[in-house]
Amino acid sequence: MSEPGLRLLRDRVRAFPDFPEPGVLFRDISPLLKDPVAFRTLIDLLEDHVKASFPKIDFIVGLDSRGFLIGPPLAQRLGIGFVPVRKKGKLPGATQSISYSLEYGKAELEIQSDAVEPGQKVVIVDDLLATGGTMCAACELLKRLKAEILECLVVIELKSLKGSEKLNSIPFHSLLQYD
Ligand SMILES: O=P(O)(O)OC[C@H]1O[C@H](OP(=O)(O)OP(=O)(O)O)[C@H](O)[C@@H]1O
Ligand SMILES: Nc1ncnc2[nH]cnc12
Repeated sequence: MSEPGLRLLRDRVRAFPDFPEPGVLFRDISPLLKDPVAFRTLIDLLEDHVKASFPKIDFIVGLDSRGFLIGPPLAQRLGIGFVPVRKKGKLPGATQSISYSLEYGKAELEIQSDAVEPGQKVVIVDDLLATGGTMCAACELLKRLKAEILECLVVIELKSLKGSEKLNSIPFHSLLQYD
């Protein structure tokens, strides 16, 4: 993987102490999204990783809402579709839903029941893995639809929160790691 590319991405992530609540060091990707070279580099690196790892993927699944900034451009590069997993009450029709906890609160995620057919292969994408609560909940939704989860893929992993351990045997990959 391209070290200068990863360095550029790291340079474009800011840290804000005590946001959105005391004790949380918030990793903000806004400068990365604002810089077209860095944003393109991000999608290049994700594309390279996914193409090298998986010969066939049916869908990129993205998590509400920052996963929606990264998943669709990646899906377009790969020439495949994008499936949203949304916060509660946003998706019409039959849905599967699940409650979960994240680093700073609780929420509920939903997927449309017909979003993925049994056996279809998906990669789940988000900006960041902290406690892993959000990603774990998304995996549970995809498992209920009998999708094959090839990998959970994030830009940033907060290692000290050990979120990847929650994913058990599901493959996981992050581009940038922070303590
Ligand atoms: O690993 P966890 O502890 O579950 O935390 C990670 C999640 O937290 C953030 O989302 P948030 O719910 O803040 O929503 P947003 O993307 O709409 O800001 C982030 O984008 C991840 O989805
Ligand atoms: N520390 C953090 N920074 C940014 N997004 C997050 N989501 C959960 N924890 C986070």
